[in-house]
Amino acid sequence: MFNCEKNTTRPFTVIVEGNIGSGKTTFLDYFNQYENISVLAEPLKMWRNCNGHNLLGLMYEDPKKWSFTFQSYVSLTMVQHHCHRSPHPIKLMERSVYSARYCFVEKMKRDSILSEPATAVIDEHFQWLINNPSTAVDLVVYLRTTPEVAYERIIQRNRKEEKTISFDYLKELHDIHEDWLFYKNLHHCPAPVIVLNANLDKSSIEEEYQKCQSHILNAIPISVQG
Ligand SMILES: Nc1ncnc2c1ncn2[C@@H]1O[C@H](COP(=O)(O)OP(=O)(O)O)[C@@H](O)[C@H]1O
Ligand SMILES: Nc1nc2c(ncn2[C@H]2C[C@H](O)[C@@H](COP(=O)(O)O)O2)c(=O)[nH]1
Repeated sequence: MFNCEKNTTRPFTVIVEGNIGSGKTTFLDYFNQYENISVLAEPLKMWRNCNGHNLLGLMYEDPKKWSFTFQSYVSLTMVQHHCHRSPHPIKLMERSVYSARYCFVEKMKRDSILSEPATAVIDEHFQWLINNPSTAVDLVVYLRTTPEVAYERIIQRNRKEEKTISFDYLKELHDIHEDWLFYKNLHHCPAPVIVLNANLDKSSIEEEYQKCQSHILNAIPISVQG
């Protein structure tokens, strides 16, 4: 049985989910101030430089050709975060193996970007992963925005790879996040969900972050069955 947990306890694990540009990295930066929390931001640097290849850029340039390659690497890097042996009692992760499959692969399937054999491989891999204790999570924080707000922030952030992201793409990704984490009528939720209004601008968003602060800061490590 694959299990990267060696200790009798594991950190209380929180995954931070939300559309592209919803403010996940900014949310994690806010909680980075607390010493008892391990914060694992999305491994964007790895996605932009896998042995010299910018897989994120390739995926956006030619989704049909590179989505499976990119998704395979996203999965590896996310499992590494799920397995990260945190020295702290609480672990905050930006995204997870769950949103990779339930949101992005879901979108690729709807757009017929992935072939059926590729989808079959991704699904078998994903089912194997979520049946292992290493991918257990204890809380989901959903940063809920409108697609318009997320789109505006992506434009402001101005990442070179993301210049091809259309509003329609973002709108459908928004709807998928909503069905998964708000209406809960799409895929399994791996843990209880706290929804935050991430439309708020930076002058008032910290007050919104504080709505989940006690759930996170007062959490205790989870005992792991031997
Ligand atoms: N509450 C907010 N109000 C205004 N701009 C924000 C807010 N949160 C994040 N941003 C900005 O929006 C962009 C996307 O934020 P980021 O945290 O990178 O989102 P994500 O990690 O979800 O893609 C960044 O330029 C960031 O500075
Ligand atoms: N095709 C996929 N793209 C993904 C996945 N996870 C993240 N991403 C993209 C979306 C953004 O362009 C970038 C960083 O995400 P942010 O939401 O932090 O801006 O990476 C995925 O699983 N598949």
